Amino acid sequence: MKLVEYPDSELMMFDLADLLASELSAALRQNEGASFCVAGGSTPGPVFDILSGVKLDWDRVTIFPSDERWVPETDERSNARMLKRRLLTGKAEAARFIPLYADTPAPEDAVEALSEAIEPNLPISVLLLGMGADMHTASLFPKADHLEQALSPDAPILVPITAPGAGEPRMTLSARVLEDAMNTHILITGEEKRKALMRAQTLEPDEAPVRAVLDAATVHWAP
Ligand SMILES: O=C(O)C(O)[C@@H](O)[C@H](O)[C@H](O)COP(=O)(O)O
Repeated sequence: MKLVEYPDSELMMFDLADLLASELSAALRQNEGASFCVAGGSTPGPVFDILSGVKLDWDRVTIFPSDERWVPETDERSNARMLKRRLLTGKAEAARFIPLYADTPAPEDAVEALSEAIEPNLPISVLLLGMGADMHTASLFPKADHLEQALSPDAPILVPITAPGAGEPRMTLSARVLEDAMNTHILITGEEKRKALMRAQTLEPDEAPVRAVLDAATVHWAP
């Protein structure tokens, strides 16, 4: 794991947006298209605001969330809603978006169709994850019902997740799909998450799921 500490959050958001844009550009120089997989939640919003104004061949970029809460896009907790408002706007409006949600009663009903849409876009070119103070990343939550399956080396692309602390049921990319990404970044702020990150390094993924992606990741932290 590489840890980059910034003196303040605003500087971090600008530097990280710049870095992600250059990694996407490099991926686009080498390939016809690039995939950009991004966390939901609240922390990365400012990075998305900056990135959406960056000049890039966005029409060759496919964006999808690392995980989704099982709510329609009209719901304020929908990651797709946030991403469409803050990332897929401005210059980045030209990017293609693949949802991890379908209008079915439960995530289990949509695994197959959603996985088919994601598969041609793997491995992920650039991955931006977040982390919770409980050491979850994407929707790989400690004590989740299908965590063992989601962490296994032969896991499917997507795994439905129900977990204490997760709110509604969710859909998450499995750990092996996240681990295979070509460039991995984790964005966190505040002392509580910094402590959780340090602790996660001493634990196994079943207790600290973020551990599954830490080795290959650059973690960006600001107070
Ligand atoms: O949809 C989600 O909830 C996520 O993708 C999740 O893994 C998130 O990145 C962390 O929970 C951190 O969330 P915050 O940035 O809101 O603290």
